[in-house]
Amino acid sequence: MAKFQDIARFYQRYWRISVFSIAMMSAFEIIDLFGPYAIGQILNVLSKQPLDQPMQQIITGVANVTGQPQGQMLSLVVLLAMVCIVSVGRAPIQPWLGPWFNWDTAFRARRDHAQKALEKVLTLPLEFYDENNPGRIAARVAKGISNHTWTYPEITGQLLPKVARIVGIFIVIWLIDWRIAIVLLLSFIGILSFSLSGLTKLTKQEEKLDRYIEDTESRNSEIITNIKTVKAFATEAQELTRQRQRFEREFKVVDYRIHKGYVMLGMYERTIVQSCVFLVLVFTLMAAVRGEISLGHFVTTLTVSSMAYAEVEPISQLAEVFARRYASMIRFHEFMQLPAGKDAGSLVRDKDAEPYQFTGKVEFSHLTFGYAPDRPVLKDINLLIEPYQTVALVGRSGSGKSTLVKLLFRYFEPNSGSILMDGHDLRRLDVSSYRKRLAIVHQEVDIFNGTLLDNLVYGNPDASFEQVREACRIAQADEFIRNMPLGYSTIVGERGVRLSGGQRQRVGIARALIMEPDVLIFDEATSSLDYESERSIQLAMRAILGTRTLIIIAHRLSTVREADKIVVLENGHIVEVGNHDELLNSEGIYRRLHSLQETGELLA
Ligand SMILES: Nc1ncnc2c1ncn2[C@@H]1O[C@H](COP(=O)(O)OP(=O)(O)OP(=O)(O)O)[C@@H](O)[C@H]1O
Repeated sequence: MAKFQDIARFYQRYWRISVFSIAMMSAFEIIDLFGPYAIGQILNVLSKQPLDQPMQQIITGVANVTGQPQGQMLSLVVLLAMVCIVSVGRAPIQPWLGPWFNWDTAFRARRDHAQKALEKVLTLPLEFYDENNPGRIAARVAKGISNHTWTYPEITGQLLPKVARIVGIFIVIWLIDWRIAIVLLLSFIGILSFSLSGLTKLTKQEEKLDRYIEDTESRNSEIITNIKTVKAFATEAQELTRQRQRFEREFKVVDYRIHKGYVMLGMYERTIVQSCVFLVLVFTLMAAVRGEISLGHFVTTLTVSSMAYAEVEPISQLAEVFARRYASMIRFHEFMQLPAGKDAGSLVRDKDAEPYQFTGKVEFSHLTFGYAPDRPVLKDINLLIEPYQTVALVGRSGSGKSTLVKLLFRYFEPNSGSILMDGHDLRRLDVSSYRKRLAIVHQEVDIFNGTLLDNLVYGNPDASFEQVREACRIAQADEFIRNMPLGYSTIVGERGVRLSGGQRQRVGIARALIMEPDVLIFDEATSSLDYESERSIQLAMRAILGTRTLIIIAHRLSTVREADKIVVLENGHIVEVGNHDELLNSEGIYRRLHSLQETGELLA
């Protein structure tokens, strides 16, 4: 559970510079008070009342040094000179000691935490991405980081220095008349505790609003991602109605609860502040009438106390903005505190580490696994895959074929049993170096925005162009790539040429081959392709047979005839193992599936 301290820790690395800039800004806020003080003293000079002792001593010192006679003129000149130094003199320095450091720190913290957030994204377990959609995650990270960035300069450059100014004012008034200072102190304690309790209640509403907004934005992002389905099913009106209800729900919370709450809070604050200003006027006037304070002190007290009360509104506005952002900042920290997945790869490339090299012998030994421990998806799997063998995994949808491959990639850990690569338990291998020896061609091949070449060498940037060409030739991709407008330099993906399903698949195969993996896995998806593309991909696969260990998740049995071993999964169990001919002769599930596909009937 994230806490307020986590927000402060966001800037921890820069605490020295923070303390320095806060101290400087606070000092400038306090120095500002010299203005009204000097005006009070000037009034005393003009009305021939005595000056405060320290002021008088300074003027006497100046008179002694310059040899000028002490009098009204010299006093006024000294006071004006002091006002000039603290107002004009500090003007060119202040922006460099305050605003520069405030924003510089905010930007540095933003850079650091954007990197940390990406590290988190890269190391969270795969389950997290099954449960949370990209829009929700991206919105949470972006909003959290930007709110931290805007908040820092407001707190260090405005809120804290303003509080320091109020403390300074309190001391000045205390020196003039302690009773008026007590009135000021009590009124401030009252106003601040009232505001704080109001803001705490509103923060709860802000949290609720933040959750609502996350839900809405997450659905918006789903609509954008799945826009083809939305249009095809003609559900635009339905989506709009659903989102409209959410917008209405957000509006009710933000307008009737939050906004109204802030306005009410502001109303009470303003009324209390004005009553206090009036009270201080009455007290100060009474003290002046009774002759307890000079005319100059009367003016100084009134001016600085008004300055103090004038800070209440900006301070509460800053607190309000902070409260509005608080929920999203806390949610960002909750995200950052999620535990990294056990499957997380290394984020630093160890150039000196000896890369792994396997023969490609894979052994599943008494492997049991379930996404929920009490519902096993794979049960007591025992399977030996020899180096360079081609093994096809077949079985009904949901029988556990993809799960077996996910375990081979170590995205999940087995509940019991183990997976051995060349006799090494996967759990004892470095996950990143191990995965570099595997490659997979998914049903949906992801294409990144960039050139075809960038996409092809994604897993092995050191590959030579000749290697790339060779892989593309095997994957039947070289020809269509060379026919593209700029060949291998054609931009594809988000802002480039779109690839057809078959072309993507072939790029995916070439990309996997360029990795020179010891084990290559096809999550075969030729069923969605036209005959010609399917044929090219089958040719590509045939060219790879026997060059390395090959595991094919087969949806169409026509592609697995040539496999050395066909493994039939049913409800998480291995029910048959053999080659095509053996399994056809054995009256089992494979034979049934095969004859259903041969006759074109649907699977039961
Ligand atoms: N991330 C997940 N969380 C929970 N259950 C899951 C998850 N992924 C898959 N399952 C469940 O595990 C079982 C096996 O799924 P798996 O994807 O391995 O089957 P499959 O044989 O590859 O199916 P298909 O041929 O349709 O791709 C299914 O019952 C599925 O609902």
